[in-house]
Formats: sequence, structure tokens, C-alpha cells
Amino acid sequence: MELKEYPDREMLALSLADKLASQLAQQLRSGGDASLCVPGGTTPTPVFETLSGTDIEWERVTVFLGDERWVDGDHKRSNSRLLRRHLLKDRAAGARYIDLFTGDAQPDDATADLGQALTPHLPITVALLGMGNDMHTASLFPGADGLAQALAKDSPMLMPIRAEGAEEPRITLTRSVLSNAMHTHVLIMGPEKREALERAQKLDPIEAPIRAFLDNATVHWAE
Ligand SMILES: O=C(O)[C@H](O)[C@@H](O)[C@H](O)[C@H](O)COP(=O)(O)O
Repeated sequence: MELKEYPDREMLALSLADKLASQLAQQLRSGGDASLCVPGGTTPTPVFETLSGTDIEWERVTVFLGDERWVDGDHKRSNSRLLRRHLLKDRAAGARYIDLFTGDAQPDDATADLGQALTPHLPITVALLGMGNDMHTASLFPGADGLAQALAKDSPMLMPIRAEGAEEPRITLTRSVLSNAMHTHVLIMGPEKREALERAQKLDPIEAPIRAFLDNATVHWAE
């Protein structure tokens, strides 16, 4: 794991957006299309705002979330809504977007079709992960139903998740997909998350799911 500390959140957002764009561009230059997996939550908004204006060939980039809350796309807790407002606009409006919320009654009904839609875009070129203070990432929450299966090296690509720390059922990409990304970045801000990261480094993924992705990751932190 590499830890990058920034003097402030603005510097972090500018520098990280630049890094993500250059890794996508590098993949595009090599001739293939690229995929970008991003987190929901509140932290990534400034990174999305900068990234959306970067000059790469977005038409050849497929964007999807690492997890989605099972709510309509216009619900205030929808991660897709956040992406449409802050990332999939400006130059990045040209990107292809795979929406993990299918409108099925339950996330369980959506995993097979979504797995088919995502497969052509794997391995993920660039994965950006967030982390909660409880050390969850994507919707891999400590104590969630099925967490051991989601963290297995041969996990199904996507799983429905129900967990105490989550307000609604969710769908999440799992270890087998997220840990195979060509480039992995973790974005955290503030002292509590820094402390949680340090705790996670000493724990097993079943207690600290972010741990499963740290070995090959660059962690970006600002106060
Ligand atoms: O849908 C979600 O909630 C996320 O994808 C989740 O994994 C998020 O990255 C962390 O919970 C951090 O969230 P914050 O950035 O809001 O602290």
C-alpha cells in the first residue's frame, strides 16, 4: 500500500482526478477501451467535479459504481444520482454508463443481467474505492449477510447485500472483481478515516473489508 497525504482536500481532488484520467488515457492509448469503477457516498464529489472536465476520449470509457443503494435513480440516496450530477457531465457526459439499479424489486433479481453487462469491461482499468468509518468499502459491510462469500477470492461478481450499517438493501461488486483492477485508489478524508485505515491494516478482511484491497492500492488522504 502506498499512502499519499495532501496539504488540503482541494489539492487531493485535483491531483487524484489527474491521476485517474492519466491511467484511463494510458489504457486508451494502448488500443483497448477503458473502465472506471467509482464509489458513491459524499467524499468523492470534488474529485468527480474535476474529473468530469478532463480531456480524455470518454466515449471509450465505461463507468459504473462499485455499489448501489436499491432506490430509484432520483432518490436522494441514489449513488447514480450523485454521478449524474457530478461526474457524468461536461466532457465525461460522453462516457458509457452501466447503472447498477435495474428497477427490479430486489437487488437479488438483478445480479445475473448486470454480471453479463459488466463482463466485457473487466478487468476494471481504474477502481476508485471509498471507505466508511466502520472500514466497509463498496457495500462490503462488516457483519453483512453473505460477507464471507463476497470476500472469497472466487466470489460471484455481484451480490445483494443487507447489513445493519446500510439503510437499504444494496448491490455490490465483490472481491473477485474489485481486487483484479489494473489500478486501485482509495479515497479517504478526515482524522477518523485515517484512524480507521490504520486499524484496518492490522485486521482480517472479514472484520475490515477494505483490507482485502489495500495491498495493491494507493490511498489518498487529506485532513
Ligand atoms: O454507497 C456507498 O455508501 C458507498 O459506495 C460506500 O462504500 C462509501 O464509499 C463509503 O460509505 C464512504 O462514504 P462517504 O464518502 O459518504 O463517507
